[in-house]
Amino acid sequence: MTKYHPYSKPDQVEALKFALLRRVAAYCMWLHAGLIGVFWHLEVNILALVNVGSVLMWYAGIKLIDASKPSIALRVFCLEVAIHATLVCAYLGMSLGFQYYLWTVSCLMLLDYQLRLRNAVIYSVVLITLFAVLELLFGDVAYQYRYQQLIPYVHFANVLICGIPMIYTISHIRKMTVQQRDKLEELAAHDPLTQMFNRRYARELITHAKENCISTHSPLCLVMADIDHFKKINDTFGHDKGDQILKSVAETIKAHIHPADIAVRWGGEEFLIVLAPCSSGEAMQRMEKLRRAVETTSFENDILKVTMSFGVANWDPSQTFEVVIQHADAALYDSKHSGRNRVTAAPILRVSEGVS
Ligand SMILES: Nc1nc2c(ncn2[C@@H]2O[C@H](COP(=O)(O)OP(=O)(O)OP(=O)(O)O)[C@@H](O)[C@H]2O)c(=O)[nH]1
Repeated sequence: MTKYHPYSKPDQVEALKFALLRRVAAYCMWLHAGLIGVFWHLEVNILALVNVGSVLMWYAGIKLIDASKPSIALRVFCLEVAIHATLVCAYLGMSLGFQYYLWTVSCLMLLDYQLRLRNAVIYSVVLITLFAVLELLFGDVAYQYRYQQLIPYVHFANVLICGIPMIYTISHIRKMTVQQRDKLEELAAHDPLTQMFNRRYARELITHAKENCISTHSPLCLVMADIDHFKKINDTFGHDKGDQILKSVAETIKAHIHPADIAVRWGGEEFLIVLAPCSSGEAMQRMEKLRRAVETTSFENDILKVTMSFGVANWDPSQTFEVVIQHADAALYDSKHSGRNRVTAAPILRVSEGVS
């Protein structure tokens, strides 16, 4: 069951998870190989034989992971743990703590995203139920072999060996999940070309900026800015150069705004800038400075000159966002029709004429 295109790369968290699983499986295989000798020495030959089977199952699981079948491998490991825990508890009792491995694999089952959640939960519940059943069935079985004095230490070691892989795996998955969440948030909020906020995400920020300015009785201004004759730039220098210019202009805008301001790629070569808090007079001055910075940026060894037109509107708290955008758009339209490369204020404000 894949949500992705067949050619898409495997999910990063999945890849990491199965690399970890392979490493843990290799440790387990060697651990069981060691247990063959231990049980042989204790003269519990049946368990020595069981461990030969365990080694084969862990080896088969590793091969399944290598063959890109990690989900089946995980099920083989769970089966091995269930059989091993049951037989060890039946022959040696519960005091050694081999039953705790059921907890570890029941948690790992939940991390197999290729299993439907319902099935993963069922497998996990079965494993935990087996743990409870072992307690009921073999709670009274006493360990009767050599080295009885070592029982508390074996128990102690088993608790650690069961717990540490859980902590290790879950902490890694958590780290990867947080990284992926941050990346997704970044992608959802930004325009990929300019890394400015995109239109959808900016609406939320702008609403908060307006609320903040209302509560602090601060002025708020909204600016529509558009690159002049951008079609001609694309037609003359190519679309890739056009993209580079868009990026460069976006960087210039970002360098001219304050941390609380909001810069948005509003459309193709159109930008929205919310200056909050900012009076209309200050907004005019700051946009004039930005206009000059864009105009003086050098492109293609000065063969290419890029300019921008601006429309500045003061946002009266009684106005909706749509209304103030219309005012800024109308001012931008005036800038374009007065010769471009200038900053124009929406009605009530004065016009700052730039050098055309
Ligand atoms: N390179 C590039 N071009 C884009 C992008 N988005 C929109 N455009 C182009 O931007 C141009 C906008 O052209 P117009 O709306 O006619 O505006 P203009 O040529 O800038 O003219 P004025 O705004 O009147 O000065 C179109 O040719 C679009 O194809 C983009 O992401 N990259």
